[in-house]
Amino acid sequence: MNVTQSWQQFVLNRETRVNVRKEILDSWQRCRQLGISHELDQVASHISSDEFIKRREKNEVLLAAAVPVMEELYNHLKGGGYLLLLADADGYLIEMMADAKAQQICDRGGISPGARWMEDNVGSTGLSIALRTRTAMATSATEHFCTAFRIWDCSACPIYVDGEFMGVFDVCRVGPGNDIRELFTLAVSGARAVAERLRYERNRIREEILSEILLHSWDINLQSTGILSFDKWGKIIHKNKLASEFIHLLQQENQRLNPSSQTKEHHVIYQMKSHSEETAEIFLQGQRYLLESKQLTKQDQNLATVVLVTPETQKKITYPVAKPSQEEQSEVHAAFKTKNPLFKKTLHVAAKAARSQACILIQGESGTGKDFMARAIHRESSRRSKPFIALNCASLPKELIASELFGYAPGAFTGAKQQGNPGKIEAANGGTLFLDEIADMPLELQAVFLRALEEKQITRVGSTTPIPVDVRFVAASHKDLWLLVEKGEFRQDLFYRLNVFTVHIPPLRERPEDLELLINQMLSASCEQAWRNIITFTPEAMELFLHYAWPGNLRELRNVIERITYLHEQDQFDARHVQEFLDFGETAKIKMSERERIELALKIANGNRVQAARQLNISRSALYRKLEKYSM
Ligand SMILES: Nc1ncnc2c1ncn2[C@@H]1O[C@H](COP(=O)(O)OP(=O)(O)OP(=O)(O)O)[C@@H](O)[C@H]1O
Repeated sequence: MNVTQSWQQFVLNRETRVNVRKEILDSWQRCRQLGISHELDQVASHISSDEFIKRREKNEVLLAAAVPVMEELYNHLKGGGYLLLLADADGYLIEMMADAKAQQICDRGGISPGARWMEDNVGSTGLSIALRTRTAMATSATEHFCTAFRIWDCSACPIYVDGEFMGVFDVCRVGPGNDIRELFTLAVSGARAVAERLRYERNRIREEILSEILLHSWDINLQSTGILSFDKWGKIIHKNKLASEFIHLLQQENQRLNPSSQTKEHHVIYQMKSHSEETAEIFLQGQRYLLESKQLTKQDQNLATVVLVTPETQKKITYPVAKPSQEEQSEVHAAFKTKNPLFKKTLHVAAKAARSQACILIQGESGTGKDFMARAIHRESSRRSKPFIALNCASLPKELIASELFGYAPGAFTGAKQQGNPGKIEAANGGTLFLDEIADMPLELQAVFLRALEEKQITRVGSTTPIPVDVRFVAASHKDLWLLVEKGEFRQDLFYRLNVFTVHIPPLRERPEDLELLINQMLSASCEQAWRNIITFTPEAMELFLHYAWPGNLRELRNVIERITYLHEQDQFDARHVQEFLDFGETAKIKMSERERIELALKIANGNRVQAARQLNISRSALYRKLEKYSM
């Protein structure tokens, strides 16, 4: 007896024991108990458009993850009579894609977004069974209970993220004659891709919240405060260990007070997450806890409601945020002295970020001090006593980066050491790995590196044994990574992962107020090292240095100062000496008007117009004309 005959016996003759697989028979029996008519030829359970909009808003993260996956699949399949469906965790269709052929049939059967797709609305289908049993389910058209769906073969797979059921991804095709295994593979791989994207997004949001918490001037001690974050729908998006312990205590309390209650959430949590800027106290197992809820916003967008939980005794310990001494003690502030307000802010973020465990991306032109900053960040972090390892991705042939980074197993390739070799990540264990010129990491390797970042483990080249690692990554690039992402030359997911904090170091020309101090500091350090009297600049010489554009940034400044230290014999350095060390040719034009360049040339030539004209590469008469023009 085939499935169609079994179905006829079941629905027409009302037999109970028919020859179909157990999952289908169970579902048919539930349909019978629910009084579903097998003659149903139209889906009749749509929510209103207002409700539909609300439901999509509620599932915006799921949709953002699923729609690109559906679109990609749809582009591959269109024209073949395929229908792709996405149901949320409550069984409502929140997205659907169908080609013209499939759409016609959908229209006849009332299959459209907003339909509720549970067994009590649509009978047995792959999707409704998957929604009920929360396992993947493939069904052929003849296994479907209601007439409306007995044309579709259907395959559905639940989407789970960290154990949480998010919805179901479904692939259908007009039957008969489909290869059900193919539909099944499509549904499972689609659901997996959506889950992967959701997991990634969740981690990103989690890290964003953490970094925002760090940046907000909240008076909290991260070590002893429970932190619970909720999205705008009241769903927990992040909790630290202390918060998990606190919730567990609350659940125990709930059970004790009201053993028959099904509600797991304690009313105090409900109250805190629903109202920002609220405070509460609760006494649990001999300890009083103070709760505060805060609204976390970023660029005027609500990011999360954060509930801070502090055991009372610890609340008394306060940590003033902007302790002046903290700045003085900060390695980052000590390494980069600045009067530039914007750069000051950057340093403040860098110092705070340094004390977190998050990845940091340092951006800045060549020679601005990215390596210097990475080292300061390491010294500022709790990892300061552990190794700081640097790897410059641009300095290695592309084929070698993987083995440098991950190490290799014995005999992994010709020329490999017999006993294998640990890579830089392993060498940095417990400490910091600085990846300079990250933009030069080959695309294929970026995916492997991202996985290592997420899973906190690496596998040496040529080995299959994963090795757990605990490393803080700081990456740097002089290229605009976002531009590379847009051009498809750098992975977007890796960019987001590295970019939890971005520290942008401005070029010297954008922080002119710092130049004098830097010059004096470098001069005295360099002279001290060379065992000579400290050289002093005359105001004119200093002015010329301040006018220079410094295209090579701090590196160039350091080199010039060192050359002066070793080559300039007098203790005073005046304007006449400047031209020996600085090239005011092309580079200086960036910063100077014509008048300023003439002034400069005259200063360098100590007022000698013939020399000044030579310096400017113009004739003497041309110089005279210009002097007249500028009334000089
Ligand atoms: N804050 C600073 N104070 C003094 N010297 C500095 C500072 N930052 C960097 N330098 C000096 O400037 C030079 C260049 O610094 P660094 O190598 O960190 O720059 P970078 O941005 O990493 O350069 P690249 O992009 O070329 O790798 C080094 O000699 C360093 O000692």
